Amino acid sequence: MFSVNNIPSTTSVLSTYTAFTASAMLVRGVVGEVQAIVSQLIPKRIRNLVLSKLEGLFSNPYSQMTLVINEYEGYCINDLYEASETYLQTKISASMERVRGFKSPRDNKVMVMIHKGERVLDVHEGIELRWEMRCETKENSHDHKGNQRNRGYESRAFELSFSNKCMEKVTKSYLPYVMEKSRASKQENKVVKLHSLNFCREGDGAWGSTNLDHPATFDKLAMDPAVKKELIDDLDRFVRRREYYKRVGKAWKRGYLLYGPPGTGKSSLIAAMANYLKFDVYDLELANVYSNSELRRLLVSTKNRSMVVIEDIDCSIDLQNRPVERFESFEEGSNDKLTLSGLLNFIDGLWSSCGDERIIVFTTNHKDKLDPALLRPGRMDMHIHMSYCTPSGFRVLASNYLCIADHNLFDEIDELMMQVEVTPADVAEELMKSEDADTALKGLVKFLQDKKLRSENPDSDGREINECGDEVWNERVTKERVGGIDKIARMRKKPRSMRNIYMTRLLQNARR
Ligand SMILES: Nc1ncnc2c1ncn2[C@@H]1O[C@H](COP(=O)(O)OP(=O)(O)OP(=O)(O)O)[C@@H](O)[C@H]1O
Ligand SMILES: [Mg+2]
Repeated sequence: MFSVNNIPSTTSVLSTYTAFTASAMLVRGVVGEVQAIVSQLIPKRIRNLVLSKLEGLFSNPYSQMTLVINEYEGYCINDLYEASETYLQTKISASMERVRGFKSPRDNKVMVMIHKGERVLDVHEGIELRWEMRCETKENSHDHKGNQRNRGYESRAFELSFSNKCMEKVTKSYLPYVMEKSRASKQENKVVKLHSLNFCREGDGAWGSTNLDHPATFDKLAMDPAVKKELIDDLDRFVRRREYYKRVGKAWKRGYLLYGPPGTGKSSLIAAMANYLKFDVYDLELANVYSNSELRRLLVSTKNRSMVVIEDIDCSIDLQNRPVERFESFEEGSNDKLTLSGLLNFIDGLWSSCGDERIIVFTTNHKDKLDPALLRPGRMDMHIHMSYCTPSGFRVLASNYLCIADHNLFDEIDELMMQVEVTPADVAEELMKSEDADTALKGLVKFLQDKKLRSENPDSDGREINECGDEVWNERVTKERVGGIDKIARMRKKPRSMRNIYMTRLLQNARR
C-alpha cells in the first residue's frame, strides 16, 4: 500500500516543479548548514521537529514517496511489518533516544526494538531511505446509546520514505533484502521448540510447545563418522535447494529413518538435527491419534521449517487392528480410522503440498518389522543405522564426559568393545560414575568384562544382571518372557532408570 505525498496533476505543475527543484537544491545546502549548527545546540526531539519543518518548507515536495507498512491488513498480520521490525532491530544505534525492550517468559534473550516516533536512516544500493515508526491509539468506540462498540487498540505502522524515482528499486531489491535479512536474523536467534500433543476432554489433540533445550549436537554424538558427515551434507543440501525442488516439481521435504537398538542415540540424533537446522520438532505420538482426519488436521497445523518425529514406528501403533476407545462419537465401521495408507498419503504428498522445508523422521528398534510400504525407495530418503559403540564412538564419549583424548586403558577398552555389544548409552552411564578418568575407565573395563563373561556363559538364559544382582531391562528377554509388544512400547517411554523396575515387575508377574 503506497501513500504518495502530493502527486502532481498537470504539466504546468511539472514546469513549476523543475524550477523549484533547482532552488530546492540550493536551499538544501542551507538546510545542511543549519542542521550542523542546531545539532550542536538543541536537544534531539526539538531538533528533529525543526529540521522536519525546514525540510518540508524547502525540499522538493514531489520527490518523496512514503510506503506505509501497517501491522495488520484487515485481520491478517502483515509479514512485511514483522520483517521490518526484525530488520530494524539490527539498525538500533546509540543516536536513538528511546527504544523498546522485550523478553518473552520462555526465551532467554532480551530484544531491543525501535520505539514509536524514532527514525532510522538506511542506505541501500545508493538509495537513501528513512524509516519511522508510527503508533496511533484508537479509543473505545460507542454507539449512539453509549454502548461500547469496539475496544480501543494501538495501531502500529512503519513509514518508509525514499525518492519516488527509486520506487522500483525499493520494491524489487530493498524490500526483498529486508525480508531476507530478517529471516536470517530470526533464524540466528531462533529458540528451537518441541511441540507435543495435548488433549482436551473431548479427545481432540492440539499442539503445545516448550523450548527443546536439548544439548545434543553432532560433534557430541558417537556415531560412524562417515554416516555423520553424509547426514550433515544431506541436510545442508536439503535446506539450500528451495529453487531446485520447485524446478523439478517435487515437494520440499525429506524423510529419515533412524534404526538401531535402544540406547544407541536415535533420539539424541533427532535433537542434534533440530539444533543444527534450528527446526522446531513436532513429536507425533501416533498412539494418541485415532483417525486419518485427525492426523491431517495435526500435520496441517505444523509450521514450515520443522521436523515431524514419529518414534518407535514399529510398535507405537497397530495401525490396522486398534480398538477405538477415545471417541465416543466415533461410528462403528467408520472408514476414518488411522491407517498406514493414511499415514503414507501424508508422507507422499498431501501434507507436504501444504508446507515448505519439512522433514519427517521415523525411529525404530526393528527395521525388519516395518511394513515394506514404509521402506519403499523414495519414501524415506535416508536410512541411518545407529549401532553399538565402536572405538571411535568411545573416543567421542570419553572426550564429552571426561574431557580426555587418550589414556593407557583405551587399548584394552577398544579390544573389549570389538568383542561385546555395548550401547553408547551404557558407556555414557559408566563414564558418568566418576569425574576421575582413572576410576571411570576402570569401571568401564569391569563393565565390559562382565558383559563379555555373560555373553560367553549364557546360563542366565539371556537375563542381564546389574552390579546389585537385579535383572535389568533387556528387550529380547522381556519379549520372550512377557510377550506383548505394547508393554515394551510403554516401557520405552519410561526413563532408563524406571525401565529396570518395570522389567523386574514384569518378569516376576510372568513367573507366577
Ligand atoms: N550415539 C550416542 N552418542 C552420544 N550419546 C549417546 C549416544 N547414544 C546414546 N547416548 C546417551 O544415551 C542416552 C540415551 O540415548 P537415546 O535416548 O538417544 O537413545 P535411543 O536410541 O533413542 O534409545 P531408544 O531406542 O530407547 O529410544 C542419551 O541421552 C545420551 O546421553
Ligand atoms: Mg529414543
